[in-house]
Amino acid sequence: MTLTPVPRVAVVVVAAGSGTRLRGGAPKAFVGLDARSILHRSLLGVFAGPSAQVVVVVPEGYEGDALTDARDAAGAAADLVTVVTGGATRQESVAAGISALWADVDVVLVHDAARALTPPEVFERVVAAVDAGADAVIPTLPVVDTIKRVDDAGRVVAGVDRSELAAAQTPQGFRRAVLEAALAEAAADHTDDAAVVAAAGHTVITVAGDAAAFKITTAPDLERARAIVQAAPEASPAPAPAPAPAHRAPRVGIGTDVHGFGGEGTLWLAGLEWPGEQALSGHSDGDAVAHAIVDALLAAAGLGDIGTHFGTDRPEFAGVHAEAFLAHTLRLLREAGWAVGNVSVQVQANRPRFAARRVEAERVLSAALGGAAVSVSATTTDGLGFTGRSEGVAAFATALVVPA
Ligand SMILES: Nc1ccn([C@@H]2O[C@H](COP(=O)(O)OP(=O)(O)OP(=O)(O)O)[C@@H](O)[C@H]2O)c(=O)n1
Ligand SMILES: C[C@](O)(CO)[C@H](O)COP(=O)(O)O
Repeated sequence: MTLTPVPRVAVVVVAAGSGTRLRGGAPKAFVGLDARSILHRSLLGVFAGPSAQVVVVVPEGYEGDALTDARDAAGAAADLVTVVTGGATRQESVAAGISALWADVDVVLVHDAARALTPPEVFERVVAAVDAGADAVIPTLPVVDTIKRVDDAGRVVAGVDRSELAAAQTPQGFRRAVLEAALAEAAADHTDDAAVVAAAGHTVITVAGDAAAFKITTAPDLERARAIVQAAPEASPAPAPAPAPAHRAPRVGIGTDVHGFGGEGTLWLAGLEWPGEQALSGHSDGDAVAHAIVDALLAAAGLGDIGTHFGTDRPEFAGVHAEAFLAHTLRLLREAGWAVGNVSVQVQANRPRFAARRVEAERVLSAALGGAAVSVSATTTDGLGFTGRSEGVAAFATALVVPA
């Protein structure tokens, strides 16, 4: 079996904006462009570029739609897609996307879904410039209009020398460590990522942008994009070829885990922190729900169990939370040619009470598994057994994996 090499480039596609200037009746990325959404079209361009992990950042409630679009656009590369929920500002959405990067990624491109017609060559130019040693690279176009500085009353105050100006586009590319550190220390909200790293003291260089990479911001922009797509559908980037027919059947797996109360700090369970609740003890954070899921997935894929890959002899997993466990498990599955179908997990515990946070837990666990469906249920045991005596928590998971 030929395995897709693990990419060292990631593209974070920010698509969580509301599109107030477009007024398209839906968040901008989910407005129709041709038969599909603006996001779908953007992702066709992304997948036609260099091989990369693709993290799609979307508004809360649109994760499922985004996953459908992304899987369709990705074709055979569907296992490279992760969908996460964005934030109130573009910068927060970028930070949410960065938090989902795989460990091997060292070059990060941040791309606006709204720049739906960006040619793959722009992605290639940006990656090449980062590979050549730049900390930060942005595509730009020269400013063609005469530019004036005006006051609040609309009076011209001064002319501006346009030869000093450039219009910034996306994808903007960075060494991962540079962008992560700059976002972590950012004191202000910026409209692009280059400004975030420049504020942290880094040099940003430019490569040639492309007129086709214009941002769909207003209704006339959308009309222009629709006209371009309609006039030249054959110019559409081709999606990756469909995967070869699978010769392996889907497989199910089962996993259980138990942790006793008595750990230090706050409780972590099902990928969530539970302030005020007693912590579970364990080598990591004692998250029995996440560990049961890991066991179920590894069993389904025939890859052993949690002890095979996350034993107590692995110091890097001491104290880490569900996302790290699940992301690493996803990698192991992917490298073995499997994708996650779905996961169902039941937690048995008197506390914490899951009802109010069940959906939140499902969302966090699903995001950590690249958007795969995760169902969480919770029950008590009528006072029987160790969970009934509130001595600890048990979790039982089943998982379906399918050939990637
Ligand atoms: N909280 C936000 C805001 C913006 N974006 C993304 O950032 C890109 C550029 O932003 P912009 O064009 O300003 O999009 P919107 O914020 O959606 O538009 P508007 O400012 O008109 O509301 C878009 O792809 C948008 O989806 C995002 O992911 N999260
Ligand atoms: C990132 C960007 O697309 C670069 O031109 C831009 O800054 C997005 O934000 P804006 O507020 O729509 O300019």
